[in-house]
Amino acid sequence: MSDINPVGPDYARAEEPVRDDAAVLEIENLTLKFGGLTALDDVSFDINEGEILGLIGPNGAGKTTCFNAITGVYRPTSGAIRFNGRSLAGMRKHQITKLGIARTFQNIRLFPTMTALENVLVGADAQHKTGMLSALFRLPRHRREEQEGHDKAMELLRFMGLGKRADELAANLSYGNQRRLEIARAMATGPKLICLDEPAAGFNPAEKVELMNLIRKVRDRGYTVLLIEHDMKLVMGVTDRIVVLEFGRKIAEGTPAEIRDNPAVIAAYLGVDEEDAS
Ligand SMILES: Nc1ncnc2c1ncn2[C@@H]1O[C@H](COP(=O)(O)OP(=O)(O)OP(=O)(O)O)[C@@H](O)[C@H]1O
Repeated sequence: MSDINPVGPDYARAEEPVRDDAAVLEIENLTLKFGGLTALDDVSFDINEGEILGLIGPNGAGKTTCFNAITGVYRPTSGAIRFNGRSLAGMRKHQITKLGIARTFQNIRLFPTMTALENVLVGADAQHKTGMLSALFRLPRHRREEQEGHDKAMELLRFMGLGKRADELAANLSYGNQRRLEIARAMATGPKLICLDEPAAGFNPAEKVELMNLIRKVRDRGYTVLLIEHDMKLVMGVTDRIVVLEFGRKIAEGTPAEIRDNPAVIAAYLGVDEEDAS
């Protein structure tokens, strides 16, 4: 993807000094172009530690592109993204995962022929410290790490209500359980920030309520959460703050109550002029 979006000259440099007074994630004047199409246009917002921040907007507003920029799939055309005060410029996906940002996808991306447990262990692998030789000779340190990884993966599966499904193939899990497994796998990478891309897609109302409680539990475990979600009831019910995008631009930011009454947001969703919506 880097050839589509080469790092622009004004994109902040990775060697920029690390600041310690920063929000968990800072998005600053982020612009991302696909050829002639500006998918993100000068977008800025912060995510604070322990916060559940909702990123909403009509179809094509740029939400997933924003996730892709944060997680190193796309390189911004200009602007900066900082995680714990450190610029992510030029970093690859796995480096960003290792730094502490995990994500789930709009379309479930599990390994279908692996068990639920194995899927979570793949996530945990991102954290392993022992090298290839240690793994090859099964040195004690490696074995210990393997056992710890297994215990942690089981604990995460239980946390997500999947403890009894550990040995089932991912492909055989119900749709709802596959979505939960995706979150467990993301958590296994040991992130500080977890980005959920439409985790409630395809859920019925009861499952959505359950998911809302689960997202709160995830936050209560110490994770910061960035959530893309179309279901307004869920977004309004679970987030602390919301950022609204439309045609790649940030049109509003505030608490759920502020966003609910914001004329620009109402207009964006109803497809009417702002004046008519107010
Ligand atoms: N790889 C790509 N190449 C070209 N255009 C792209 C690419 N990815 C996204 N876009 C375009 O960028 C714009 C923003 O898309 P994006 O998927 O980020 O929106 P979204 O807010 O996540 O939408 P949705 O709610 O439908 O998922 C759209 O016009 C989309 O067609």
